[in-house]
Amino acid sequence: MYKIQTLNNISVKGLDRLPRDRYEVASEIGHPDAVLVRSFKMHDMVVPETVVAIGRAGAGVNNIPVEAMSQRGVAVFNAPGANANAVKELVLAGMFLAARNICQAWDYTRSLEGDDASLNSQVEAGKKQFVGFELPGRTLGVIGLGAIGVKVANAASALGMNVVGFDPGITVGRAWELESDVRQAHTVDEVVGQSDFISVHVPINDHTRNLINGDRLRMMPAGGVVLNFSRAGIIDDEAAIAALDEGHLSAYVNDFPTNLTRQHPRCITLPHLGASTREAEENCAVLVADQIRDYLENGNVRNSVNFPEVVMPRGGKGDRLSLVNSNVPNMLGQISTALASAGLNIDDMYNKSRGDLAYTLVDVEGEIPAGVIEDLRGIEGVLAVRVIR
Ligand SMILES: NC(=O)c1ccc[n+]([C@@H]2O[C@H](COP(=O)([O-])OP(=O)(O)OC[C@H]3O[C@@H](n4cnc5c(N)ncnc54)[C@H](O)[C@@H]3O)[C@@H](O)[C@H]2O)c1
Ligand SMILES: O=C(O)[C@H](O)COP(=O)(O)O
Repeated sequence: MYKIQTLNNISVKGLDRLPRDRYEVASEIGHPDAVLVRSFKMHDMVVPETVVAIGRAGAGVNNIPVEAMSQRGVAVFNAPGANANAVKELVLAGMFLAARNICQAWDYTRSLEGDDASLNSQVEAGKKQFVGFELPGRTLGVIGLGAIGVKVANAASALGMNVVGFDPGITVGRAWELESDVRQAHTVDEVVGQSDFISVHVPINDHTRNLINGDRLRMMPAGGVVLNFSRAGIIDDEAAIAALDEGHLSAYVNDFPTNLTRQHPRCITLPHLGASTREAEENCAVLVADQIRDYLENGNVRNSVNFPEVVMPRGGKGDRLSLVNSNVPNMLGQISTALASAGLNIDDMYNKSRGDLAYTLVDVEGEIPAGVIEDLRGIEGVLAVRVIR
């Protein structure tokens, strides 16, 4: 029986991928083999020693101590692209809310008092405060052209906007998905200098913290709108509020409210709603549950953020060895020597590295004795060993 600990609510559709006769799933469970999580901050918890895999039912993994898990040989998976459409739709909604002053106008309507005739005259007198502008012909700058950024760029292009994108690490696949009229920028400054709207779609890390700061906000044309549906800290909140107060920015839309932003009249903050649709929650949970199951039952690695992609079909009738080690010379030699010393013949083998880590699957003829597993664990540089029967 595999044991799975859930640290957030995970869609039932995803949990249904883990058959009850082989998986026990609970928020509190002793000796879990794997963890399923959404935004729960795992940095503050002690991850049980029994955990071999963590599945993030979403995109961002900044709530997971990925580096520490790598050093323990724990695989971390996410669900790339599975919530991208949900975020794209909310970004589009944010652009419309800002361009048409919808939040302020709605507040105004709700504040009115009187009978319907009086309301009508207040509506007609008051609406001029909320005159907005239209999107065609305006320029959107998209920073980060991954699963979400590409969808946002293409949707804006379909609305008649000029779109300029920046992503020095764009993959060939994402570049193929982009509409041909999305222009490429070579620097962030080039994007902000020409964009009426800026939307960031990058992970939070040391390169992206305060990516949009006061200097860059000042480079934007006056009346600009900035949107942050990625992570708190990518846009400097204080600088954005200052730019709103100076009248240089017209709106700041973001998914990560703080006490500084949430009451500001030109700041539209939402409670981290980007991925909160039924569809996205199901897509993420299903994808990540399938990946965790394949890792536990077959050792296969798909969509990991710290392990190399390793998928080896199950053909052999004997044990499968799953081994995580530091990416240093002579590991494979030592692994095969340990197996050969027990007279085990290797049926199939797959070894791949990623950065400082390497991952190996070995199918052997017969059963791997407990002593050999201990020998393998004793090899310097071996981080984790599992036998899958
Ligand atoms: N608000 C929400 O609910 C919500 C939902 C999903 C994702 N997110 C956030 O959005 C982020 C992006 O998600 P995604 O699915 O598009 O991820 P992704 O990995 O598909 O795309 C990220 C892109 O950013 C690019 N990038 C990285 N650093 C960059 C930099 N300094 N400048 C320009 N580009 C850079 C990468 O090359 C990559 O193409 C996630 O990391 C997460 O933090 C938020
Ligand atoms: O990175 C993500 O996928 C989002 O921030 C979604 O977070 P959530 O799963 O807590 O909604």
